[in-house]
Amino acid sequence: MIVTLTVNPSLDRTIELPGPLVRGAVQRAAAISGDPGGKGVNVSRALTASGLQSIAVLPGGDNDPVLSALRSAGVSYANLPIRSALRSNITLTEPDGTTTKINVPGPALDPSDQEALISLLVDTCAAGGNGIAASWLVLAGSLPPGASPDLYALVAHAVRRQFGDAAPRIAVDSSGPPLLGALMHGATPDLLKPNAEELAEVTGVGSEDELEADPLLAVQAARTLIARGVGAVLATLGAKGALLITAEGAWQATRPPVAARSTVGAGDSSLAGYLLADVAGAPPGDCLRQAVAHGAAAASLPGTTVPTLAQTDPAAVTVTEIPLPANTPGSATAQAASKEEN
Ligand SMILES: O=P(O)(O)OC[C@@]1(O)O[C@H](CO)[C@@H](O)[C@@H]1O
Repeated sequence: MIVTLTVNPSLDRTIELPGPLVRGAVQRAAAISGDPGGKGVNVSRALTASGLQSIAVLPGGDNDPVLSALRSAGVSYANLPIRSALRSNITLTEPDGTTTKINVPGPALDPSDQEALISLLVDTCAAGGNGIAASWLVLAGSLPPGASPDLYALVAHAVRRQFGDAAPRIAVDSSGPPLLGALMHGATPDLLKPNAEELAEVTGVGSEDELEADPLLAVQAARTLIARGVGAVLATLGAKGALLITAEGAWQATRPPVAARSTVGAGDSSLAGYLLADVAGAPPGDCLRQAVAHGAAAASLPGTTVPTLAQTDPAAVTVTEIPLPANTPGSATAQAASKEEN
């Protein structure tokens, strides 16, 4: 069972335009669709679509459209009722695949809501679905106004304090202050899922363009996180595919380009693909392969539609191991050597 936390969920409205977007004009849409969204919610939807039990933890009143949409989609959730309505985010898609997205801030969360959300999350990890404890906890997306930027670190500590060695592994997918905050107070997620921009931001190594152009530099950046105690880094590099970096090795995955209909939520499906493979016991390279296959399948579907496992094509993904110099910071050899030195 995998629990996700989405502190700032949204109703994702996707408007498909019949032609290019014209700024300042009145245009008629070809179609409009809506999905319950927010990064953790999307991960739960993708896991559920592939038959893995997942519970989405989120704020929101029982009658909020996001909660109603989750019920209609058959996705399990645990919600903390709050006074304000959740946000709606808007996506405009053009026939050539260009996507324009506008995300709004979301309703404020006060300190007591935040405390209550952490308690709800801990309870859900313990026995959310039929008494089954969570194997992974996914902390994903932005934080709404009022939430402390270190909320993900506070959650990680609360969960690890409660469950000790039996704590679920923790994956973080965020950006900006919440991503930096997830590493505060000595917190060490088991998995971080940055894109090139976020990887540059959180490590201070290179720029988005440099990391996208040079996977070896991206590996070097990710290694600095491994050296700080992060378990694994799943980095998406746009056209250069994706990387997985652990203390044991580094892998790169590429695949032929897909005709993208909407890339919104493709990263969330990638994370779901990784987790599906991981809980099935796959080795790291195959977890990365499934991540890329899931992301590509999601991009070929409209709006924030999530693919099922059967709609993905892992055989189309090429995975290669990247050899690492023995003294690379964060490598298993370097960590063993530093332990001996201590
Ligand atoms: O504003 P955030 O929390 O960073 O991102 C929210 C969001 O863009 O992320 C998902 C796609 O990854 C969408 O479902 C949702 O609208």
